[in-house]
Amino acid sequence: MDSGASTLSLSSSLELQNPNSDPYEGSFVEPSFFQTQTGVPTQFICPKVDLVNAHEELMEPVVDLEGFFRGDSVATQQAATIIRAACLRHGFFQVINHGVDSRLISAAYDHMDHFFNQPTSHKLKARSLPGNMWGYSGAHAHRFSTELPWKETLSFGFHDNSLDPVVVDFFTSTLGKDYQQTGVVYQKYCEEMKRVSGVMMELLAISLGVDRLHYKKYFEDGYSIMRCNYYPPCQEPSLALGTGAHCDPTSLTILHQDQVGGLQVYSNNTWQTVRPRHDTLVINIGETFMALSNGKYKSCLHRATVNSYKARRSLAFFVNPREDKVVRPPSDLLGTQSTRMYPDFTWSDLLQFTQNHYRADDATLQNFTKWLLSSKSLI
Ligand SMILES: C=C1C[C@]23C[C@H]1CC[C@H]2[C@]1(C)CCC[C@@](C)(C(=O)O)[C@H]1[C@@H]3C(=O)O
Ligand SMILES: O=C(O)CCC(=O)C(=O)O
Ligand SMILES: [Fe+2]
Repeated sequence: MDSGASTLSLSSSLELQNPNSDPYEGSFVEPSFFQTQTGVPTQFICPKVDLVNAHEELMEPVVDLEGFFRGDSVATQQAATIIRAACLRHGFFQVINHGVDSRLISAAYDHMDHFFNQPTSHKLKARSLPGNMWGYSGAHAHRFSTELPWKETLSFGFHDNSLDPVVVDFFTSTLGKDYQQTGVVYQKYCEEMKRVSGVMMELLAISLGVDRLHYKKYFEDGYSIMRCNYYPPCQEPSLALGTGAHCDPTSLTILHQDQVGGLQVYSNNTWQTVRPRHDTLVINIGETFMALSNGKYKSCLHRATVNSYKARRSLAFFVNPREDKVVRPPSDLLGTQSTRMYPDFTWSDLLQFTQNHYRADDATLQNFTKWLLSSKSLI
């Protein structure tokens, strides 16, 4: 942790292990722990969690993309109108008829099951090393020491370049040639997510009344993050969370959840559950897009609960701009009203903040901008 830069007292500061040591050496949670435990160890307990009042189901129209793909301008405008209302309210909506082959989604889950059901020693071949977000993590125990998430994750990067199959390379280089097919499946899955993200960027631009291609072009050369989330059953699900309450620091998240259920969105001052639908992609606004919309669109506060009977899986694709691009709202959005809600920053700055100084929560952007301004004033 760069202590020189973290002069602020942050509400949710990172409790990092020594970044120079083996991330799993001496860490109190062995990833195999999920399969053997009968209770919830204190490191996982979320004391302030209110899981009781979260039975309400989020009711909202689902956005049908069929008309957009047909080039129907009325249907496209209707989709943009629904998206605008949802993003102003809570930064969350769902889409159907997105064109992603259901067999590809099933294959992504099958390969995920295969990996997470391997012995710990095998999964650790792909373990996430300090300062690097790619790889396998068991409860993020190598990074944090309290309110650990009841999950295992596998994360890797993606950029659009057919000459450079980064995802296939990630799998074969960390886990060996046996993972070639897994790499091919996830390479294709990420390409599809990138395609859907382009559609979303067009619809978001229309909904904000800016140049239709502005955001699509802005994100074209970005480096996205793909994460497979695996939530093992938990004997006391009221004590722990799969993923704690947070807003994604990234720009836009495209998530597919399996049929088990557990995703909740904070809306109308209450936690509301998002009923799983296998043909639906869940889209949420992240902190970086909130800044790109000059604070108009809300970044979505959400979390994932766990249950005692069945493992849950989700596939999250986080869209980002190229790391060095300046995050600034388009001029046609600012118009004559030039009051900026956030200072200029780069995705690289915000990513570094969440990886080295601050555990992403519901106030990441707010604390990041304070940190940015105070570190600039030190120069
Ligand atoms: C840039 C990122 C940080 C996190 C992974 C990506 C996008 C979402 C962030 C995260 C999921 C928000 C909740 C906390 C977190 C630690 C997690 O539970 O996984 C976050 C990710 C992270 O820092 O690894
Ligand atoms: O698993 C889910 O449904 C949500 C996961 C999530 O919020 C995340 O990975 O950022
Ligand atoms: Fe999230």
